[in-house]
Amino acid sequence: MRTPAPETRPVALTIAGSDSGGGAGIQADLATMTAHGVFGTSVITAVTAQHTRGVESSFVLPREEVAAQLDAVTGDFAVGAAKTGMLATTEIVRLVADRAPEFDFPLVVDPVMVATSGDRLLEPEAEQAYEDLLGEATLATPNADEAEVLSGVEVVDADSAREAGEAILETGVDAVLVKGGHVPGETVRDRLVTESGVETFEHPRIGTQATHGSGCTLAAAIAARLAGGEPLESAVEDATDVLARAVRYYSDVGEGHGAVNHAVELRNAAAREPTAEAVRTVVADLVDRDVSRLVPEVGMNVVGATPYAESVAETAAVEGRITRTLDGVRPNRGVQFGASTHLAAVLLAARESAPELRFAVNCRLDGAIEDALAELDWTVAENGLDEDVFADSEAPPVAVIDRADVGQEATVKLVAEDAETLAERTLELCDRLE
Ligand SMILES: Cc1ncc(COP(=O)(O)O)c(N)n1
Repeated sequence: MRTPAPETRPVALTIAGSDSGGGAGIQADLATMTAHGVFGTSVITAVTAQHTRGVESSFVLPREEVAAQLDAVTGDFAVGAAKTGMLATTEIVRLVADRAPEFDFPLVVDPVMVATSGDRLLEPEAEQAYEDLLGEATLATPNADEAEVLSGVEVVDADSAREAGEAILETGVDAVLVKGGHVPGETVRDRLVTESGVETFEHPRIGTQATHGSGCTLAAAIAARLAGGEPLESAVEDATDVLARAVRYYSDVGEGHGAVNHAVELRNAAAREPTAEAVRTVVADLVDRDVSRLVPEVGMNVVGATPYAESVAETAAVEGRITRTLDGVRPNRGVQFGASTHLAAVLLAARESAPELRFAVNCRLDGAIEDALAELDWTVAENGLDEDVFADSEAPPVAVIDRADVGQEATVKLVAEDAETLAERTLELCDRLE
């Protein structure tokens, strides 16, 4: 017999409805908890027949069955934090409110009332019952509409969000995160209101309607982080960052708008090593072929972004760049994340409009190279001439010329969706020069 090697992880609990479509509810919560490295447990309040287009029907479980699940979980597991989602009825809101004083762990209340699709998930009478539950909670996470129902303050901007948050604090909840997703504007501002003040977390709005499951995922991410021992403010801030990425790289499933990507951080972490390895392969190809002719005075680099990269720290490149030697070219050190700043910034900027681009290399620019570029059947753009050369993401350019300022070296950057294509194109350009 082999010796088992068990691991102990923090335990989180979700008290919510089942979404057969997998984007929201219990399914979103458990996926998010798993992606955060915590063990997820659940108390199901209602079973919805749901997909990416809306809710077909909903069956609320008997109060006793909800209570039995709650007893089963809290009576056995060392729950580190819990969150509530769809509570469906006054009866269930009251049940959780009655049990909450016994909870020796933080409780996040997402006061789910209406789904993104417009379908009601809470009987209207139950809105009042939320007051008692909030009084027992650590954090409430209402969107603008829910904050208005709970506070009577219409949330239309950052000031009214703070006002609504302050009014909700009067229920006795420790903190209120008034979410900004439903407030129009290019920047989404989530405001965390506590007795000691207001903190604002900002993210650029993403041009998608695939936000199904966003509220569930955010509250579950906060609960998972609290279960892991993270303090409230940083748990909230980090969870809003996770959600921004989960929305940008949403799961394109179903015939509706899709759902948020619950596992995006996990996938991003898993993509790091293959990305670094792909950069190493390109570098090896460039060394084998001896691309000296293409190496700029400042040195050459090859950069690879994970499919979800948003920062330089999520791009891999050669530390110390690739430089010419007497008999060829050589990478100065190994491939590391965060090793490129300039080329990584160019790639990240391109990814704003063309997120499918993942690899780039910078090459020398001189007359012969420009002639070779013209001979190749590539779309070549010039930085500084067009507004955003990547804005037409139907056909993003293959090469971008940077004429550079006085005292700086002009270069051409090649970009590609995958490492093989980048290597092929770089070698093709090199071949043309002979
Ligand atoms: C079971 C269940 N719980 C919560 C939501 C809200 O999620 P969303 O507003 O993103 O549709 C939902 N649609 N279904």
